[in-house]
Amino acid sequence: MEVGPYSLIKVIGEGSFGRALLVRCKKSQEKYVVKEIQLPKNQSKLENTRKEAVLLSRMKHPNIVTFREAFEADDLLCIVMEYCSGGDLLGKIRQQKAAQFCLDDILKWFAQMCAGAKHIHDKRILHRDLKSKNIFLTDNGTIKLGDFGSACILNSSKAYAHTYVGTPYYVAPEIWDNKPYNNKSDVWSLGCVLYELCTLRHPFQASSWKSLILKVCRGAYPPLPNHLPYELQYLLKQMFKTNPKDRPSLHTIITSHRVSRLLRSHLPSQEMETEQRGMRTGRWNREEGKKVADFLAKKTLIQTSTFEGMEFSEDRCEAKEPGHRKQWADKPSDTVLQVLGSASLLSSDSMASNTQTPTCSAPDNVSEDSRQRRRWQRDPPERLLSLLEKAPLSRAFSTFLINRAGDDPLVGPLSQPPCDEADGPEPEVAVDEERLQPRSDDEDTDFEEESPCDWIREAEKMFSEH
Ligand SMILES: Nc1ncnc2c1ncn2[C@@H]1O[C@H](COP(=O)(O)OP(=O)(O)OP(=O)(O)O)[C@@H](O)[C@H]1O
Repeated sequence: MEVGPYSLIKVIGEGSFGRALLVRCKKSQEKYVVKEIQLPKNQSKLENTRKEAVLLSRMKHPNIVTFREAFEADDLLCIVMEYCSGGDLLGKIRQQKAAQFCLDDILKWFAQMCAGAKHIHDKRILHRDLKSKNIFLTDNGTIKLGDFGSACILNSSKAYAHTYVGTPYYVAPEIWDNKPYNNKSDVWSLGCVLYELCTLRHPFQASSWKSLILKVCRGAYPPLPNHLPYELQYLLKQMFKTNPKDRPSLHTIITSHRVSRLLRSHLPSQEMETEQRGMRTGRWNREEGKKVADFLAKKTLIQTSTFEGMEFSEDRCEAKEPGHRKQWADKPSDTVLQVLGSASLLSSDSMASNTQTPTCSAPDNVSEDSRQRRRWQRDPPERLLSLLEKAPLSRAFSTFLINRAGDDPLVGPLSQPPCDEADGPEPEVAVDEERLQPRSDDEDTDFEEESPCDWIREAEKMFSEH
């Protein structure tokens, strides 16, 4: 069978977004993977989807699956990408049976996945489905992140009858809390993968939805075995902080975290340069500390809206208050001065050594947010549980979509029957190149998805319609 200028070798899988095909280029005889994504029927939304797909596909990094080309065949967008013959990390973990990975492999793989994910975050793009099944190995053992952007493509057009949720075993507590996805939610998911590499088990094992959600929302996981370095144990504790703001960013993990020292030799060269800059400030002497304090004294935190405008006018996606991104402005900050005044200037990651336990022990003046989470220590909301009861727990390792059309509202493959004729001109798409420009290294801020959807409300609506 022909797939554009490729011949089909086999269908290698069917994920939530469509089929993945292993193909061979007729000209070069090289193997590639083609991902089929259903295009929206609504013409006016088509352009958005193409734009988003091409934009996302153009990202280049040694630890991201390389994009080759995209073409359309009937109502399918076919994205042709590098074939990672080493398979995915989940397969690798399963092959191990009981034999643990050596520390060097764990650090090497983890460093590379952080580098790939940091590259995406630097461009203000969220992966939203990081899991060992979406992380691949090449034949020379290099890590490649795959499947990023599917969520953006899906959400880029309201013409799709789906709302994206994520893979339950890997989603961060804020997603269960129906809060917007943010860069630290990706950090949580990478924490799950790191834990899997260290123990060959998932950190949040459960026999019911309730137990899974409770464990995730408490950040309660069995400790790593003692033979692993303290830095990994410490890192995981931070990656599994229930409040996303307390989790380190990927930039911090790579440049100035206690674990950075262990990751250093495994990073691709471009990350090494950044990391070395970070390491130079890793241990401040008094003089450097004073310089930083003087610099920070001239700045203060202001909040700016990340929203340029809400695209979703239908009530299926509720417009929320604009997300906020923190930026430094030119005014003295009392908070910063106070923090610096009482901080030891020995280590730049001393701020991160928050020793709060993951279970909630909030003081009396806690915010509405954390009180909400405290209630979750006892029970996840009935509303959420009754929703999930309709899906078997065994599916919690798959990507969840809320599917408007199908009988099963929680998962629904988007794929269509195969199509033999796969020609057609390459779509001409104007790409917003500016969006791909990386931000500066020192802009280590949090950011959220731009059009958050109330997925719980969505699913409820669909159940009530069925
Ligand atoms: N670039 C690639 N190189 C090698 N194998 C790949 C590549 N991309 C995907 N695969 C494999 O193809 C199969 C299907 O992948 P796909 O991403 O479509 O869905 P999935 O990961 O199985 O499910 P989900 O939608 O829940 O993430 C998986 O076994 C995956 O390992």
